Amino acid sequence: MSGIRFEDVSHGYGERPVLHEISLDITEQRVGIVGANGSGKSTLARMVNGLVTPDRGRVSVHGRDVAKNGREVRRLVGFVFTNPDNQIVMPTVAEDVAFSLRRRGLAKEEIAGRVAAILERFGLSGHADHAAHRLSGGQKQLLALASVLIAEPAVVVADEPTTLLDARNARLITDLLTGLDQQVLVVTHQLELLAGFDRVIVVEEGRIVADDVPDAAIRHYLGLLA
Ligand SMILES: Nc1ncnc2c1ncn2[C@@H]1O[C@H](COP(=O)(O)OP(=O)(O)OP(=O)(O)O)[C@@H](O)[C@H]1O
Repeated sequence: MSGIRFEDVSHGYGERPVLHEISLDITEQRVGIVGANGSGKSTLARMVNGLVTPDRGRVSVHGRDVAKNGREVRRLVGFVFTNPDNQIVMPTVAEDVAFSLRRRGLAKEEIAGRVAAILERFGLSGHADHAAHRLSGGQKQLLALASVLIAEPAVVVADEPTTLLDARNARLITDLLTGLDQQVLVVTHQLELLAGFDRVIVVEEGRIVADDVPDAAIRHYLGLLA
């Protein structure tokens, strides 16, 4: 079974309910989630790889229950955080990209080949031995995405991946995300990012209030903000 499924999912933090009985079947390749600040988008996205476990209901990826098969699901789902500093774990760019492969016990030569290829694809070859934390914000965001993609996840979830970026780097990340072979789920406030997407889900106060092709869903969302 492919795709991401939410079955009657509710969640709150402390006494405060944040998501209410969400049911979704996400099988399209490129799906956006939009909504006002605090509407519950990040909470929803974080459930896909088990960063948040729902109080009620069930989330599954490719038929695997996220709460029960966490390790397996984290292999299937790569998560790109808003702030790449939260994601950089190794001192140099090449080491950071190689990290997930080392943990999987791949041979050194195999890792080196894959790292070189992905750094080339992301325009980071010249930075391979540079300190990861010294990269610019845009380069860090590229590094974060490269470090996720090198593990070849089936699904990429990105939570506001362009928020910290200038227009040029935002375009670069947008083009990269739009061109991926993987299923992509993106939470964003940058609505132009969603132009080539297949489906956009609008969240309002913890409920799905629109779920449609981008034009129609975004029109609905803008209507809510007006
Ligand atoms: N770890 C947490 N502990 C307590 N409350 C939280 C936590 N994470 C989120 N919240 C609250 O839950 C609500 C939904 O937050 P969430 O981050 O899912 O919204 P969002 O739609 O992604 O918002 P934004 O667009 O501002 O990023 C907010 O009111 C937020 O303050």
